[in-house]
Amino acid sequence: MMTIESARKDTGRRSVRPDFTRRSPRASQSGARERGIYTIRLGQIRDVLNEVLKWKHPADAVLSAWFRANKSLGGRDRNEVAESVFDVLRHLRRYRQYAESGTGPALERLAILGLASVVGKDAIAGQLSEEEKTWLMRMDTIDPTSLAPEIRSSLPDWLYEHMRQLDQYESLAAALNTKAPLDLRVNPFKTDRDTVLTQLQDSPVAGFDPQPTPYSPWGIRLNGKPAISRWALFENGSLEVQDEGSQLLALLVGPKRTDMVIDFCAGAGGKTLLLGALMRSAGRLYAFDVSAARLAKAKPRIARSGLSNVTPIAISNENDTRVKRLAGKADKVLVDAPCTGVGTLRRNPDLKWRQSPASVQELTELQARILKSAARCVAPGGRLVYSTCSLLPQENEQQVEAFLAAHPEFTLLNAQEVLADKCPDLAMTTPYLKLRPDVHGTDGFFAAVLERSK
Ligand SMILES: C[S@@+](CC[C@H](N)C(=O)[O-])C[C@H]1O[C@@H](n2cnc3c(N)ncnc32)[C@H](O)[C@@H]1O
Repeated sequence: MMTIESARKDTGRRSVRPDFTRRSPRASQSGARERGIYTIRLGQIRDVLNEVLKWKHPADAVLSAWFRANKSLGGRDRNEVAESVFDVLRHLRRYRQYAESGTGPALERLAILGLASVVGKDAIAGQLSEEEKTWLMRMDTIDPTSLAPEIRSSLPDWLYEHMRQLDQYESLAAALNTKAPLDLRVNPFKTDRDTVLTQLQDSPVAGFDPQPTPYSPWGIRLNGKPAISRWALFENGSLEVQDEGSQLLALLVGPKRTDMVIDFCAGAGGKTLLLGALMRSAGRLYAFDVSAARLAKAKPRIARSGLSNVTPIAISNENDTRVKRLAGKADKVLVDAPCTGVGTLRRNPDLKWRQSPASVQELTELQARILKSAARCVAPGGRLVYSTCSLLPQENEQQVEAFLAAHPEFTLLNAQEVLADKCPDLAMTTPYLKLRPDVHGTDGFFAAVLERSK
């Protein structure tokens, strides 16, 4: 489902909105039961998939447009459509192979597999044709371990080639193909986690089993996805949606009240908000981004959070004169770089189909340029944090190693030591922070902490 987080890994490219001029049939309207609620649901899923699989727009943007065009649909309708579409995107390569073995339109078979995984095959069987039912039951008997690994994990060949080189690739790939929980972050400028947890446990949200996240001191994990945008705690800026891994990045930056800090790729402000709160709304925090539209989305969030120390600035590119004016002045700089986002496949499964070797190349070049420019802003003795939500070494370690080779004035700090006070249980085997869904329960994240010599 849509979350504020879902725009995070966007690479900066934008396209016009998808357009649904024809409204889809409603499953909740009277008479739907007789016509078969899942027959109608399959039509809705096909409608959305038909648009998503053109790969012109991110899946969450297509779903949002479809929801707008079908405003009268209830929560259950929306949830089943969205979950089914995301399930198909997660398992697309495997499902396409299954679809080949049936007759009729492949899109119909993809929709059947997606809906069956969300509501159960037995629930929809009665509303399928005999041929479809037999096919679905046959597909259900296939042992996924009998499939080639790239089909089983539903990865495009180029991405499989990268991923299979990573440690414990199988468990990583399996975790990336599951649904992510909903992580919330308490705003430490307004409240604290225990207070919010007590409030949540005494409310209807208790049904979603709110629990403290294991590593971040501000994280709360929900089992399920309630619509939180109308909650008082969200409206008054006490809570935000943010993956636990993202929360830890602010700890690596470690801003102080008196610091001048730059969030170089601030986007819609996810990390800016926590940095500003850790500075107790004091000091100066510049939020740069090349996308004015994304920075505009940060503004109401900054207002809700009660921060008055943030200055959003839309820059034309990483070498903008406003960047150059800050040369050598910042105590802390965060580069949350545009990346492939393959660490966030649990939330954005379409990314694996929308990225390509060419986009990896384009992004790594952009990351290197941004890192070089952002580094110029760091004051002697200051800190530079480079992060991505990617798992690919080209965007991560290799990027940092190339930077360090060209910038001997920076040294690499040990991320685990930087986090030791707040996250004593987080063990890393390298100087980097590397988070994975199968090991840490977070999205895939990478971060390096660099310090400029005095
Ligand atoms: C991973 S997202 C940042 C997400 C954000 N930090 C958050 O926590 O919500 C990367 C951002 O980099 C921005 N970007 C792309 N090229 C850039 C550049 N040359 N200079 C600065 N920002 C850039 C994109 O517009 C995008 O918002």
